[in-house]
Amino acid sequence: MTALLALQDLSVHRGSRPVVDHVSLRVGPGECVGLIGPNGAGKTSLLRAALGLLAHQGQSNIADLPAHARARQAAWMPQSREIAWGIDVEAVIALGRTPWLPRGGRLRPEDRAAVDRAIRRMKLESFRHRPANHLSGGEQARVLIARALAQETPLLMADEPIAGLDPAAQITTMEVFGRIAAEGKAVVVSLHDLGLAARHCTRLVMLDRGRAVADGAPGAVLTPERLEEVFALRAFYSRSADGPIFQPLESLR
Ligand SMILES: Nc1ncnc2c1ncn2[C@@H]1O[C@H](COP(=O)(O)OP(=O)(O)OP(=O)(O)O)[C@@H](O)[C@H]1O
Repeated sequence: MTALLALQDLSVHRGSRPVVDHVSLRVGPGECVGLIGPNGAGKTSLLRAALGLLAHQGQSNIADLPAHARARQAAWMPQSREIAWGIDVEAVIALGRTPWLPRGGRLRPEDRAAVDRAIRRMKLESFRHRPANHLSGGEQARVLIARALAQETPLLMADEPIAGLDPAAQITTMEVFGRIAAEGKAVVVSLHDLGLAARHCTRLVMLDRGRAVADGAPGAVLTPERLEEVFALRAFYSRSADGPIFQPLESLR
């Protein structure tokens, strides 16, 4: 498999403690990978180390690239999503084109087309000319997802991108991720909503105390035993004509 993300024995230490512990992972075109795990499992640390934003041991093909090449290979949506500046939504999204712009930094027709595609995908047409800092938290999150989409990189990595979105926007966003994966790109996204992860990801990687303890199709990863052991959770999981249905039922903590 041609890997768009290739991690080999990636570890991150906080003090003497490993918070990412020898994780190896290859993600190829067509995959939408959900990174799941309880609070503190190491999801953010893994994503940031993979991108070269956090000191680590082991190998990441993205972290190894020079900064300019990295920005053309991987788009990143971090967990923090406040937009502080009163510039138009369209201008924020156009920042995603920065790695592709020629010297001088002017948007070319192909850059404007990429911005338009991202705006359409995230259904932001009516927000286009509004100051981004006047939008609600969930609306700002959608703008930042659109900025990452406008980058049109082979790999998209996002840290809890659907947190704080309303249910319809969560589904729209997961469908967008599924579609861009189906177009031959790769998506790696950390998620707390296991139901949406089960429905929309082609593959789940479960982290527990920094270690990847399961990796595979959602139905094979979300077993009752692992949910109990890793998430301290009892849940209902079933396949239906509408796809997999997952509902957390009881905390076992
Ligand atoms: N700056 C820091 N200094 C020390 N420890 C940290 C720091 N940032 C994170 N950690 C620790 O690293 C571990 C992994 O944190 P990380 O943010 O990667 O987890 P996560 O799976 O993304 O959690 P969440 O679901 O809560 O966002 C946690 O135990 C956390 O306390």
